[in-house]
Amino acid sequence: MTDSIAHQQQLYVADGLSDEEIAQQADLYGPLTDSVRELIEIALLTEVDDPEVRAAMEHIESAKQLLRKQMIPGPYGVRWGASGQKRAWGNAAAGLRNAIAPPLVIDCDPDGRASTDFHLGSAYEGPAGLTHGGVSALVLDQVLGAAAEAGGAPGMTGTLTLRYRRPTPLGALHAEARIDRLEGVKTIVVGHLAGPDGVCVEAEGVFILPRWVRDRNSATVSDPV
Ligand SMILES: CCCCCCCCCCCC(=O)SCCNC(=O)CCNC(=O)[C@H](O)C(C)(C)COP(=O)(O)OP(=O)(O)OC[C@H]1O[C@@H](n2cnc3c(N)ncnc32)[C@H](O)[C@@H]1OP(=O)(O)O
Repeated sequence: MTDSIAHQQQLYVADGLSDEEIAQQADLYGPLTDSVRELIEIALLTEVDDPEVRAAMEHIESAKQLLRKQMIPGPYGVRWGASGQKRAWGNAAAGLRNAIAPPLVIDCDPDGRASTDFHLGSAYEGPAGLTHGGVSALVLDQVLGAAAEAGGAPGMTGTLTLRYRRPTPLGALHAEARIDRLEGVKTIVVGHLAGPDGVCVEAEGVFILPRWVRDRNSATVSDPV
């Protein structure tokens, strides 16, 4: 096993937290994340003058010092509580603790479908007034991956193919995906991102459960103990 696979495995953690403890953490850290996300937008658009900018920076420095007192030593990873509730709170697209995430709140259906209505503000701009193409890819990667997982055929993105059909505005957007077919260990998912005028980006993704997970799963199934 390579060091990088061993490192990945260590970041999938069953930490045994109760649903109540998870809810308490969500209530505490969720609003912090929302506040930081709002700060990103304000920092981008503010036009106040030198004294206000310097005063704001001092406040931000104080907040950083407070929050730094106790920290997770690395990436958040993916965690499961005692009831099996999954927390991918560091996820760049949907993580409850990640201020960079829009965040996406994705509705999943066990028949292999996923959809989300979300809002992209000024921080996601690419062309003037429009969504950055890489951000569209981020959203679609996550929603297509969620559809694969919801349908019981999860995986890492092997290939993601996008067709940008019309410019994607900022603001209120919708994305959806469904499993198209299974080909051995590959799950092929199709989907799109749409704005008020219709579909902006079409996507097809090939999701593959990594070999180390497949090996572990088959070892577990064949192990009589
Ligand atoms: C843990 C759950 C998470 C669940 C996560 C749920 C949330 C998902 C949303 C976020 C998704 C991401 O951002 S994921 C991050 C971005 N993606 C990555 O970093 C992936 C990096 N690449 C890899 O780790 C690897 O290359 C894999 C896992 C993609 C494939 O490696 P492997 O598992 O060793 O594959 P291997 O046995 O050689 O091949 C199996 C079959 O797949 C085909 N194949 C191999 N690579 C590719 C490829 N890139 N694109 C297409 N097809 C491919 C082979 O031809 C073969 O087909 P055949 O002969 O069987 O026909």
